[in-house]
Amino acid sequence: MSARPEVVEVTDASELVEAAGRRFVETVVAAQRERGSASMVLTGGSNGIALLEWLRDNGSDIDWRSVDIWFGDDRFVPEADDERNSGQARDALLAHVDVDPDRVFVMAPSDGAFGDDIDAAAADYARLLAEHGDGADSPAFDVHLLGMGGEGHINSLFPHTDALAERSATVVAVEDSPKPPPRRITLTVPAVNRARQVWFLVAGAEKAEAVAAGVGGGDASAWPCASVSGTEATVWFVDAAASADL
Ligand SMILES: O=C1O[C@H](COP(=O)(O)O)[C@@H](O)[C@H](O)[C@H]1O
Repeated sequence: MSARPEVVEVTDASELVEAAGRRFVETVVAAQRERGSASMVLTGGSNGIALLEWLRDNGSDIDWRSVDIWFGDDRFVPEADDERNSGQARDALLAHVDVDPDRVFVMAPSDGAFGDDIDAAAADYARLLAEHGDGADSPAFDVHLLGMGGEGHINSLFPHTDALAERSATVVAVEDSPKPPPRRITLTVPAVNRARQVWFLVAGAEKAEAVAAGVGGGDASAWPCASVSGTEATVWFVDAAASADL
């Protein structure tokens, strides 16, 4: 676990996206220089997708062919549903840069290879993570991006749920997400905590209490954001409104 989280405080959501975007490019370029490739976990949500749009226009220093793209969670709905995080990521970035399709790891939709069997779809993503884990059950991602809800949820890990409490599986199915749509697949706390760096992208006054709990190490079963950290760094990109309680 990394020590104290770093807090990058900016004025508003657009500055937040730019600050995280610049750091994203630097981190991928450095990883590619050191290890030949980079491994990034994308997130959905307003800032997560805005960051991808920023990278579409400003990410030309990245060798996109040498990036593994993972997803922290996705909605178990049909492939064409607008709610899919992976579909939003494709439209915002992945369809516009030279990624290797074999290195983009998407969670199965409800009309995909496993049909409506959400447990089989979650198990398949766990298998993929383990295949790329270099002997561990998931990769040591360079960066795991996270959005966050006002109640502190990250990925599809909500307060006081079995998915949040999971400490063995790297991926689980969620059947009753309090935020719609109810059926989701998500990386768990141990999988997130394999990341070298965990970055939170959070804007808005309604998230200030959760930011304070996450940065200050609040009760992890009540505040999912407080249960994860990077092995090398944990970075909170927050706007002025979200950081008001720090
Ligand atoms: O449900 C989800 O929400 C979070 C945060 O979304 P935001 O729009 O409030 O930033 C997101 O990070 C997560 O991936 C998603 O499935």
